[in-house]
Amino acid sequence: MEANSAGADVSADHIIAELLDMGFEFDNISEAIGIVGPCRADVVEFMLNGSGSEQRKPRGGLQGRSSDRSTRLANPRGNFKQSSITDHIASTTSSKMESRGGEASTSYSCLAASIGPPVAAPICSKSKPKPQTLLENSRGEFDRPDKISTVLQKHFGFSCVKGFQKEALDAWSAHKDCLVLAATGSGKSLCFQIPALLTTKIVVVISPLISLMHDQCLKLAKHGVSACFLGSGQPDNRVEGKAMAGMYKIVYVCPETVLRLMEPLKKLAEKPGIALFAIDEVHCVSKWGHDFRPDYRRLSVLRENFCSRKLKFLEHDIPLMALTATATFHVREDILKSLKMSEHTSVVLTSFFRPNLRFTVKHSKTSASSYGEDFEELIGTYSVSRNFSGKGQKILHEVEPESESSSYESLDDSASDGEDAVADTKKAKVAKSLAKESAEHELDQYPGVDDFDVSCGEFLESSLPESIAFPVQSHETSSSESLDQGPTIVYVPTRKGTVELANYLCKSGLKAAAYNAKMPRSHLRQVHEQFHRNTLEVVVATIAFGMGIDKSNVRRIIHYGLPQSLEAYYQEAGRAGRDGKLSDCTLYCNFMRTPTLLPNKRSDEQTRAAYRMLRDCFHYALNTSTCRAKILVKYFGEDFGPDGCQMCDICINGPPQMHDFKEEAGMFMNVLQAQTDQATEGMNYDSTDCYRSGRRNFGGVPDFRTAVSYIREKFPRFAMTDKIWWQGLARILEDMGYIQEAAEIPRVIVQHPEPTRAGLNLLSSQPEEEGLYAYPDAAMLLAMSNPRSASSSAEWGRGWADPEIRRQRLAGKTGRRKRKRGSRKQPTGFTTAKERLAAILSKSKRRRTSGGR
Ligand SMILES: Nc1ncnc2c1ncn2[C@@H]1O[C@H](COP(=O)(O)OP(=O)(O)OP(=O)(O)O)[C@@H](O)[C@H]1O
Ligand SMILES: [Mg+2]
Repeated sequence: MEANSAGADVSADHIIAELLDMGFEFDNISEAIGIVGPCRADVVEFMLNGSGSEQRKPRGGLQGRSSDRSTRLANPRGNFKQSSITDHIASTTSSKMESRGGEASTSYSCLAASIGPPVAAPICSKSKPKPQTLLENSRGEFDRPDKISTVLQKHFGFSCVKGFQKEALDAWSAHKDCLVLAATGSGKSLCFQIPALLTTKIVVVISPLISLMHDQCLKLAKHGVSACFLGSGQPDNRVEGKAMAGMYKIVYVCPETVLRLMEPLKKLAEKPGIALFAIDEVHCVSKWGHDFRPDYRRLSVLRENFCSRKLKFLEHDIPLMALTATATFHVREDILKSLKMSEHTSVVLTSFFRPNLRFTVKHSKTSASSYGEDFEELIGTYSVSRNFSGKGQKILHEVEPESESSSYESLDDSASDGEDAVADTKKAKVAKSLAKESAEHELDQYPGVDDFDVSCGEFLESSLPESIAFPVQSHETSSSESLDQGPTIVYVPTRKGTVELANYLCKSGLKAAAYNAKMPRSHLRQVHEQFHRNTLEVVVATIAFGMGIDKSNVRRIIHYGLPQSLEAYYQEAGRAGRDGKLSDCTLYCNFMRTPTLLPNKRSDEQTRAAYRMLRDCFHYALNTSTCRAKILVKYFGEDFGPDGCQMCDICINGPPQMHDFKEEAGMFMNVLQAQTDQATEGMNYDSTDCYRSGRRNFGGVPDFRTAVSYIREKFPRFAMTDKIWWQGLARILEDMGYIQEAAEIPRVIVQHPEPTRAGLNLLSSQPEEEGLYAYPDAAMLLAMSNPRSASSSAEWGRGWADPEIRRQRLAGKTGRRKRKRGSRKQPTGFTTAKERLAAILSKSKRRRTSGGR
């Protein structure tokens, strides 16, 4: 698309707007248009030189001018929709002031920075034969630092850039690669959006999720910046061509697509030029991060290809800017290496601390049976705030997720409701899914880039109304009615969970909606849009509704179930309080249940890393003594200092009483040591199943279960001490360096603990020597308050006497054990809960008599 045709096609309004932005007077522009017509180049020529271009042509060609670099840059976009003039007039005052007094005609960079779309104004071609962008002019500093403020003020309404944003911009202007590590909500996007407004070149942003790209494009459109996204989620196949012709200032693209578009991008790099490749959410590069995406790793082609060594027309390598809020030190190193970033890469590192987030962890079964207790407060909060009438809300999800047949939970839900017919149908479905014995398709572990489609593919500056015309359900409140309280996002691990909980909340009178990657796209769009318009109180989502979501007033993030890593947790918690106001991040976790790794293809090394991340997250939840914020930022390598945040549950409630664990620790480690040495004399448990299986499987390697069973059997005072308690002790001893995991792949809970040298020294120390003081963790405290908890096989059997436990188990909310049982149930032909109960009871009885546990 060439300049003249564009110039002839665009509206006079737009030309007026642009030129006003540049600082020309309205009267002069109108007069020039009246004389030379609505062609920007000619209008400018006329105003500067008092005449129109002699070479002015009707639409269709710039060929005659193609050798002139400045005119080649004149309008690389061709014809595109333009914004309303009033938007521009309203926002031009400051730039007008600056450009007056001749600056407009002498400073190309100033002009380039002033205009909205990626147009290299040809007006300076006479005064400056070689047009220069800010980037080209810079020597590590901007020629016009105030230009950034102007652009910032004009497009985003902010008065100044933050320190880290300036550092990133400095690196970019010095043509350097840059890794930006800054907290969620700190404003990383501006680091790569501003360059698009300071130069005539295009910024290409690589982003992992369509929903995220979509969100950012919409925002940019509202801020008067043209942007588009490319990828399989892009419904309009013309957008890609237009983007590669330089018609959008910012091009968002998913990694798969960027790899496909290498050749067009090289052309784009030549004309009109690529200012920057930004790789957002760059932790996705790392195998050791929480959200590894293999295609991100292949983005090293950007550094390899877009350098002056390969592309002779480039004066400098095109800078890479990689950004994330959640990268540990290990992940950072992996990013730099995997992307082959320059050895002179600037690392811009700011604090990960979010001072307005209040972290809390609570124990919960995190099942339907605990909704009532856990969400009472939330329901109350919204009900009070809008004078709750007691009426239930219409449920916002019309379609069940596609994966409902995969859930074993649905069987027991319906059974407990007594709806036999429905139950039978569901049982049949469940039987099928149980045979697979996998919840994989229930989980939004790695939402693909296609998780979210949008109907609107291109985003032109200010061309969209405030709210986008997505279908709106009749029951919703008007968009002007904002919530008294900001919205809440509840993260649940399974898709089914999103629907169940959203249902529950709707029935309780809240405006809630479920969101997961398997729901119809129209629904997802609607939820997204209503969430942004404050017409939803609660979104119950899987991780599909996570990274990058930027809504300022989210007041609560609730995790209903343990995330897979602290990175994921902090990333999702980071959706809260982006306006800087106090916000709550509450994690509900079942302390009594060992969290499991979601199924995925992993190498041994990745499995090891995944378990480590899950374990760190579980330890965070069980922590009773260290400020939550401190743990979180320390996880990312930041020293928090001696004081806590003074807001989290730990800072507020204080730690529990310390306990001297020396005796228990000594006993435990002695048994472990005896196992290690295979010194079984005197231990007298050769005949037990568990010991035999331990020896068979681990050949003398200590086994946690066996050791605990032995202690409980041999020492009456520990007979009722729950296995959960001993796991807590093992955690303490591991943390202190007295035991270590002997298994090749350590799990979340220590399985084969062996004493370390320090542990052996402890064993040989005298009893009267200093005690082993530590804080019991949350699981230990719970186990102490409830010594009969259902945590061992024997207790599992006993647990059936408890009506609440029985109800839950029959309702199918008992997790791993239930799942396994269910999967074996099919061939045995049990059809009723009673039969299953009988089988379980007789099995646990057999176990008790044979295993002595
Ligand atoms: N200089 C600034 N002054 C004031 N507000 C700013 C500034 N820069 C960015 N913001 C605001 O901060 C909010 C968060 O920005 P952004 O979405 O870029 O965060 P982020 O760092 O990318 O977070 P995440 O890691 O969660 O994606 C935005 O609403 C943005 O308008
Ligand atoms: Mg972001």
